Amino acid sequence: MARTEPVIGAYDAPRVEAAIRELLIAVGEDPDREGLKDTPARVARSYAETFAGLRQDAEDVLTTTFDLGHEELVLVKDIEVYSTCEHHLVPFHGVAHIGYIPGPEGRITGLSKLARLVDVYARRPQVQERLTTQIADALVEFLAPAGVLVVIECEHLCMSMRGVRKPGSRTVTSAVRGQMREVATRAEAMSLVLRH
Ligand SMILES: Nc1nc2c(ncn2[C@@H]2O[C@H](COP(=O)(O)OP(=O)(O)OP(=O)(O)O)[C@@H](O)[C@H]2O)c(=O)[nH]1
Ligand SMILES: [Zn+2]
Repeated sequence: MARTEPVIGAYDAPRVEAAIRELLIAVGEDPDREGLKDTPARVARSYAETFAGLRQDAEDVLTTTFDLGHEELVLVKDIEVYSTCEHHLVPFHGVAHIGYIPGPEGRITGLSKLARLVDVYARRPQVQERLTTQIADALVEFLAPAGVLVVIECEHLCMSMRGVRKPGSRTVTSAVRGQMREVATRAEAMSLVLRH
């Protein structure tokens, strides 16, 4: 396979396909057997979606914002998260809870846009901590809110199916900005997040 400098952000499907074929050979498989012959092309199509966030940013989804004069907590719970652990390239999945308090000069966004924002950052090679802070920082930048709380709870398949093999353990990360740092506000938001 020809080696060239990486082009950050570009998606090179033929190169993914060639790399997957090579990977199959490297793990001891026959990439030409019936069940695998279409796999490199299939994985190339699949990775285009799995890593689509590399070619998107918050600006692409936080387009619809309104000025409603609402200055109380807005909390969207249990937004499904599917991401890929950047250490092992296996999935981690779970839920995100996103809360924000619109600021006096701030804007609110369509609720679906919060879920779209999660995907922008989840569809990349990631670690859960960075996913959490990127979502919080994007909301601060685009909505100028008084406060933001992002809590993510995920199971990492790199800890379940291999390695330490502890299925069922969940990792919880949070990022807190602005007024949401105040102890009472944060405690109230957390109690709403954790109530099932
Ligand atoms: N902080 C953090 N760690 C992660 C995340 N995803 C995976 N990891 C950890 O990344 C670490 C990588 O450790 P290494 O020792 O380099 O890799 P390894 O030998 O495969 O480690 P084991 O998973 O323990 O077998 C592991 O402890 C993983 O559990 C994440 O989102 N955040
Ligand atoms: Zn991992």
